[in-house]
Amino acid sequence: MTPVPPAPPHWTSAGTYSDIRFETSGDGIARISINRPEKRNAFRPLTVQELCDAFNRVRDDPSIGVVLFTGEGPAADGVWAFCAGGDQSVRGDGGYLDDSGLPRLNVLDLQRIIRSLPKVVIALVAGYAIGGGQVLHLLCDLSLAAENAVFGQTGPRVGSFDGGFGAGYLARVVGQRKAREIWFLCRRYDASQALAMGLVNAVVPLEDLERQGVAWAREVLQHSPTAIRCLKAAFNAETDGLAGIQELAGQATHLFYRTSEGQEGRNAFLEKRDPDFSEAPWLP
Ligand SMILES: CC(C)(COP(=O)(O)OP(=O)(O)OC[C@H]1O[C@@H](n2cnc3c(N)ncnc32)[C@H](O)[C@@H]1OP(=O)(O)O)[C@@H](O)C(=O)NCCC(=O)NCCSC(=O)c1cc(O)c2ccccc2c1O
Repeated sequence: MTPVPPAPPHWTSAGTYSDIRFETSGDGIARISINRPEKRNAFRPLTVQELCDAFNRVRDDPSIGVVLFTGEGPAADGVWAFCAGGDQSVRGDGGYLDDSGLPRLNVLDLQRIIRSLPKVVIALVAGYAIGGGQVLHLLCDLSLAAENAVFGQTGPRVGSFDGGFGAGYLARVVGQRKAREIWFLCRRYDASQALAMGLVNAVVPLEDLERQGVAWAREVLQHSPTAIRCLKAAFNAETDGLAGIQELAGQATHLFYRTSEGQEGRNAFLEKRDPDFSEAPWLP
């Protein structure tokens, strides 16, 4: 286990939102949290819209390399939650209703944003990670669970299911047998069970959760940003079909643009001459 750093980080607010908090540490870490503890941090369309905005801002900030994704808590009754999934009180007949009454499943957009973010996302799970909340935790690159964490699916009980990452990627992580058990039986799993099935990376005392997250983030931040972003794309490419290959290929193009060979093609076009690639070797 990573030693607990002596001092907690000083978080600075990085934006004003209704349903979430977005903060930065000043040394490469962002903290994004769902702030609806009275609803066990269930998400409504506005929550998801705000999360997408914060994650997109992280994407565009070259000073940030790691995101800690968590839920605010505890609620007034002392109960913790990472996220209890979609807010059933705004679920209409065709999706979760936004303020204008439009039915949405915009958490699927958020899933893709987290998945393709070229930075490391670490879930910090205290309390419940249920339904769509369990899927959000699954989509993070790393997951640390507090000892009070509880994971599970409820879709078949509440008339829903996530047949995308929620089923297919879950099976990649915990295996087909366990994934089918999780979805078909709708049981709950504690932190030690989650660790045993490979759903989380480590279990820590609740009071240490954030500081451990920061410690893990700082370890990541010591390493090469380019190697990390290419590795994340490579892991995704193995599971995400053409969308995953597109991400990995995008990283290759990004690197190619930084070579004199790539720049010669651009320069020749702009200078209205034939390109000269004679300096570029045909390497083995
Ligand atoms: C999470 C719980 C197990 C916690 O139980 P506990 O007993 O501690 O607390 P309460 O049940 O009393 O809840 C306290 C308070 O919070 C409200 N609340 C909790 N969860 C939700 C929720 N999901 N939506 C709305 N409100 C919620 C609860 O009503 C209480 O408020 P009061 O005012 O009544 O006091 C337990 O709460 C629980 O089981 N919650 C429901 C979990 C669930 O079924 N989630 C939805 C699964 S479906 C889903 O998430 C989903 C979303 C998507 O966007 C998808 C998109 C695409 C495909 C699939 C999707 C999908 O499946």
